[in-house]
Amino acid sequence: MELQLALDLVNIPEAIELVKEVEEHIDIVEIGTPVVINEGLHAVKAVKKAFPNLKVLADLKIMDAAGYEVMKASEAGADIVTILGTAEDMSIKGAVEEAKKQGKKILVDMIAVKDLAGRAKEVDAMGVDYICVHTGYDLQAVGKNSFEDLQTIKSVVINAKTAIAGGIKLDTLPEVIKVQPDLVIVGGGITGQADIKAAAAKMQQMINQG
Ligand SMILES: O=C([C@H](O)CO)[C@H](O)[C@H](O)COP(=O)(O)O
Repeated sequence: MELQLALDLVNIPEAIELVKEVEEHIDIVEIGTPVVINEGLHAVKAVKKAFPNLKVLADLKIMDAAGYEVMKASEAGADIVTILGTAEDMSIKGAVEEAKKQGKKILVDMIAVKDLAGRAKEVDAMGVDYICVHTGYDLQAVGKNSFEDLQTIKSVVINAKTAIAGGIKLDTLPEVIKVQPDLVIVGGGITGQADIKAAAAKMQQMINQG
């Protein structure tokens, strides 16, 4: 199981400062969608340059023009790029094809997918690298989470790695670990804590104990 730190509400210098604090406790650093909107792919480039040993995920949540956007994110240094599960099959296949060409990985974000099991089987067959259940900020605000959804994809996904994101905190991490996803994505559960380093270290320890 790997731990990904999601950075959503920071600028580039703040992102670099944050990662410096927790570098040894995470496997992947995510440049979140709001950061890409504010800073562009420069944020991916800057973080990859500052932390060449960490994998960087560009959370582009691609919906169209997938091959082109995967190419641009790859050129900026992203190791993993996200596309939405609700995108057209042709877009997802285009993303996979370009990622393979660039030696990169594709994570499919299943946010807002209605037939989760059915779509997970379909995208799994398209050769994506990760399938991620995700409760976004707007549904977190009304008390939703993705713990059951994780069990759903774990029961149907054969080839891809499974991942979970959305509001995971120290107290809910054990519930996630029980289902054994390959990747746990945490934003506010680390960045919103008074002691960021301690939160990341504790999460890493819990994940390693599995
Ligand atoms: O993808 C995300 C969200 O849509 C905003 O871009 C977050 O990175 C993801 O939800 C993880 O962050 P937390 O929910 O704060 O753990």
